[in-house]
Amino acid sequence: MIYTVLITDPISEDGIQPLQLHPNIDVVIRNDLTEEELFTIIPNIHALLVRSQTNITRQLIEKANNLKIIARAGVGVDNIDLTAATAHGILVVNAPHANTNSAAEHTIAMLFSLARKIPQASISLKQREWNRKAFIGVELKGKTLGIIGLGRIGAEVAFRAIGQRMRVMAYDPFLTEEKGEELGILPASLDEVIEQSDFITIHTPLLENTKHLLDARAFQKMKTGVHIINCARGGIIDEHALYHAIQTNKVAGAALDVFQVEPPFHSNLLDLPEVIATPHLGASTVEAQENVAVEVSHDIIRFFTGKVVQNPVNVSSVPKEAMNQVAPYFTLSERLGQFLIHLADDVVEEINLFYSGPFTNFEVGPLTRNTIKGILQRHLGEQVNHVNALYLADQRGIKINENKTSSLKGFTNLITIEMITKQESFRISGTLLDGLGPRIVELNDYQVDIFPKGNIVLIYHHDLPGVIGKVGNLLGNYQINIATMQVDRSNLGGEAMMLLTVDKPLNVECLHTLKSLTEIYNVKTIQLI
Ligand SMILES: NC(=O)c1ccc[n+]([C@@H]2O[C@H](COP(=O)([O-])OP(=O)(O)OC[C@H]3O[C@@H](n4cnc5c(N)ncnc54)[C@H](O)[C@@H]3O)[C@@H](O)[C@H]2O)c1
Ligand SMILES: O=C(O)CC[C@@H](O)C(=O)O
Repeated sequence: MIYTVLITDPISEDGIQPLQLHPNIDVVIRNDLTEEELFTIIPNIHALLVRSQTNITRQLIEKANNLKIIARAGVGVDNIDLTAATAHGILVVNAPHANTNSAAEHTIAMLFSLARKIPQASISLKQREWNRKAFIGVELKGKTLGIIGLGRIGAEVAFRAIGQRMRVMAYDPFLTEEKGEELGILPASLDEVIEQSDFITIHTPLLENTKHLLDARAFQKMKTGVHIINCARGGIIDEHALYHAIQTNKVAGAALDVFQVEPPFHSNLLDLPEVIATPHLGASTVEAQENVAVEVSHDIIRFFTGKVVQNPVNVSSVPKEAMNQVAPYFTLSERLGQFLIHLADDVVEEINLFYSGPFTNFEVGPLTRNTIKGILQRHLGEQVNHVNALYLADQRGIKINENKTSSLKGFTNLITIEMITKQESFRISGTLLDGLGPRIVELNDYQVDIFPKGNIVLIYHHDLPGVIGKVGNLLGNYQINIATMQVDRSNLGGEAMMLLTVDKPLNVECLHTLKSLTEIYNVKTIQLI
């Protein structure tokens, strides 16, 4: 059989040599395809190799009758509809490490360019101006660099900035004191990074919870004269808010490699002299392009020759014999993890999993991986899957202990997960109820019965008359319908917990008002998809 691999974005020719030399692979390079042409030829394609320009939508995937694998020559898979790919049984692979160095170097280039206004000075001189006063810069030495997202690229940037004798602080939900110490940086909260930095650089993925992470409110809190760098993803910064912050001299300069819409030809940020910009060049080096192309080419070959791929993004691997017994608990275990991570306000250090019931006669590892995936995905996004979840947790210093116990509490099978953070610990139990599906049955020693899906509001309050009515009225005022409500208390008049499922998420104002009620001392909102 000959497999056709279609390449739709500019890619290193040297990097795809392994594909071109393979006897069973036919490589078609078409960087010039219109969307219509791509839709016409996609039914005959077995593998698609892309960078970030090609949008692989659900509609395209639905037409791709023979497509078996999508390879992303780079890190971010946000141009690929992963859910649609998974639903159609199409494997997605990427090259998560191959362009780290180049992206970090580009960030450092941006840092220097901002500090010394090199692009602006260069443009001015080429216009035959000799204007030395206009381009007085600042030194990096002694300044604070705030890194938001200390993953692969963030850590490399930190390492280089320390070399420039900068003080480096970072916020990452998985950054421990020990890791900070090892890297020679200061772990901090998001607010501390925002408030104390002279330069702020972003290195998170674009996710639900990182969208507009730097918004008007964040800019307001920053030091006047701060510099901003984004070589991660457009959309993490609210571009309107950034424009305003530059216009009002809050932000002295911004270096942008990525934009909410690319190319950003309509963005007014490009009109500002304080903004320096590159057209998504973070990974555009000979080395990175060759590395990413080689890495994904080998994974395509591995896939078509029946070998295990190295960088899967959306696959799961479950031993056959465990499938029948444990597979029904997959969704439950992932949702328990998703639920728990919404409760954490600080760094997760340890996760203990307790399994009881007949399913413990089988391998429960797939359930553990699913739970960890649920926990990590909130901050790491779609890169986390069953295959790499434990590895990614281990990389972040999170200890994981799997236990089989006999504490069934009347259920057929029971999963209990304990998540320990630096300051607190949380515990959740879930089971499958005959005919009713997954249920959360215990939360931090409170007995509950909740279907783990949709919008959930967890309210910690004092056990006083009238609280339930106040909450109901308040949500009603915001047109939020309560689908279910459960209340439990530690003792009469003591601490109590209210768990609501609601038909739509609470907006910021509603949440704020809820938190300000005197009887309430904490509120968490949880969205389970
Ligand atoms: N400009 C380019 O050409 C280019 C090249 C490579 C990668 N990238 C992008 O750079 C980004 C980082 O890539 P990476 O390989 O370092 O990824 P990574 O997964 O190794 O690191 C991302 C880090 O962000 C952290 N994070 C998630 N949510 C956060 C939040 N709300 N606040 C703070 N930290 C949070 C995660 O815990 C993780 O440690 C990605 O968006 C990637 O797509 C851009
Ligand atoms: O393909 C590119 O050049 C972009 C790569 C980069 O954004 C990534 O996420 O790896």
